[in-house]
Amino acid sequence: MSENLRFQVHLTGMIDILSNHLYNEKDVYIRELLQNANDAITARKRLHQDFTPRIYVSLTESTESSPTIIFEDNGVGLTENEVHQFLATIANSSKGEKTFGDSGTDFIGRFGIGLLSCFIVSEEIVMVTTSAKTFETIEWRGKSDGTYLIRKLDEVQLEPGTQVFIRKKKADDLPGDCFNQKTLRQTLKKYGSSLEPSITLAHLGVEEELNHWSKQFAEHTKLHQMSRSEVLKLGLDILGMDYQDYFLIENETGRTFGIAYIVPHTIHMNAKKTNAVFLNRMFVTKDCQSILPDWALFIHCILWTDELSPVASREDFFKNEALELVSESLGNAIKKNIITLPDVTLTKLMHIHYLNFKALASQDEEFLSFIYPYLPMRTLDGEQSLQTIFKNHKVIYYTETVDAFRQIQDIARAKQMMLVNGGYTYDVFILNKLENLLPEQHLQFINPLEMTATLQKLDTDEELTFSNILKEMNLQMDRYKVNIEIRRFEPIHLPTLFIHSNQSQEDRELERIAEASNSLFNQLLMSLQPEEPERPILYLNLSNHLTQRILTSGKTAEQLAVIIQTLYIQALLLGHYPLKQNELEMMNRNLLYMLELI
Ligand SMILES: Nc1ncnc2c1ncn2[C@@H]1O[C@H](COP(=O)(O)OP(=O)(O)OP(=O)(O)O)[C@@H](O)[C@H]1O
Repeated sequence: MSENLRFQVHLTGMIDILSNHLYNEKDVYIRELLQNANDAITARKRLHQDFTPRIYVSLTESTESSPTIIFEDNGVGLTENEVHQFLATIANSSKGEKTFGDSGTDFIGRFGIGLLSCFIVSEEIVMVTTSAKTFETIEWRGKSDGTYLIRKLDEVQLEPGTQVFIRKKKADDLPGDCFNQKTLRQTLKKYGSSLEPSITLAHLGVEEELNHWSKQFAEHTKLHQMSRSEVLKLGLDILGMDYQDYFLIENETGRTFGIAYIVPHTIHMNAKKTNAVFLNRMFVTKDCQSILPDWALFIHCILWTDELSPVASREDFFKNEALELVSESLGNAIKKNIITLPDVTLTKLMHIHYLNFKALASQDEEFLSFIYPYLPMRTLDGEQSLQTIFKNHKVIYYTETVDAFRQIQDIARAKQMMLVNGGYTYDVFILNKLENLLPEQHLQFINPLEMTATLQKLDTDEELTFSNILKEMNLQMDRYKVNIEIRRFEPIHLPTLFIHSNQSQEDRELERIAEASNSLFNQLLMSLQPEEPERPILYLNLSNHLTQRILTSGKTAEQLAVIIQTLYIQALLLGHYPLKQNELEMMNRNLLYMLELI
């Protein structure tokens, strides 16, 4: 025979889950109490009752008993039935829908578990509540062991509303202890700064209204009327940073809006985001990671929304489609605002956040086509904005890597070319995109090998004259896997030009790593190398005085080897290439040789 039995809830276990596993913030019970008070006021407003909403929090301390926090609101209150139904039944809420978003509800509570968080700091929750519907007053005492007492207070006639008493647990180190004026004040300000009802804190006979000024920002129209200094002050209060510039943003629905502050210092690309978000005017988090696109690291924002779904702890938001849409739409709003910033602000911004802007520009053509004039690039003449570069040069060449730039910078300068170093983060992507986007600007990618095509070849007589010596030098350098060639080029003070492709640079690196590895790994690495790897070329400049002397002074083969090897080592060092083992040995050998001559 089967019997229908009821689940039992083990309240102590529930409290453990709440305090140790659900909430990260240990002061969450203050948020839950604020939220309940606020929701009760919202519910009373729905009854169309005429009253001035207020939340009154007092902290009492005495030598005889533990400190107590009393949360008082003039909201809808609860009838006796509702007390049984909603207070004494876990996970039952009077606030309807369990999901945020389309329902457009203005309640903050949802799950019917928030009040339990008070048990993290208090053995007992006492609630005295007067219903706005029946005007009956009920006292409810819930204990952390899962029992509760309820009694009707017939003798008192109170205004509608609720008082919740929590008394500090006896514990040496209570997590999230707000039973002192300073922390309680801070916590109330943190969670309640945007809530509509006035929040007053009373302690030792002194009353202070905490949200009078800050709550104005949460109203769309008022936010637009706030002065610059006030908006900057809010940034300092909530995000803790002294910002200089900001703009107001909102998404397409207008249900998420707020302030986008421009971070006044450089931001690391992996930095954690700082975005404070309020849901239905209640503070949710200061570090919302997904509400703005990744590129928007240079923005810290304060946002108010009523269209996102919080996770159960209400310390973050569900990463769902709604959040993605909001993030994308806010991203567009940020871009639009940047575009309309005054030139001075934009230049200042670029100075600090050029990397973030480049990140965005490399992904987003629309943004790029607006922002490119302000982007700084490294050129032969130092750092310049693309605007200046385009203004002063008809044709602009750019390299793919820093290494390629280094290889050809001297000859490019001699030819008075405008050469941009595309080797820094995002630059080559941006320049590539601009090449297509702005055909009239004649942006051209150039690699070092192409550049060598412009070096002047020797005439037939010269070729004949130097063919033997060239052969000898190539023979000497064969084991270092580099070819020697003779050309004429500007600048004439340059004796050599060392050019190699990306492939030959990679092969070189592979060999160096193999040298430093154990023999098994070494073999493996070397097997990755092509059989006949592409060779770099060391060009000797026949227009250079030193090179001319070397080539015409009738040196012996041995002397010639020392000279050409030394020039090669010099080229490697000038190009910042680490030396391979055999090159290092060769350099030392040649130094000794020279020492002995002195
Ligand atoms: N100050 C109050 N005034 C009136 N009713 C209250 C008050 N505080 C709590 N309640 C009632 O107690 C119920 C349970 O509150 P609790 O905070 O546990 O959950 P909730 O606010 O409904 O949802 P959530 O868990 O999402 O916060 C509420 O649904 C509400 O009916």
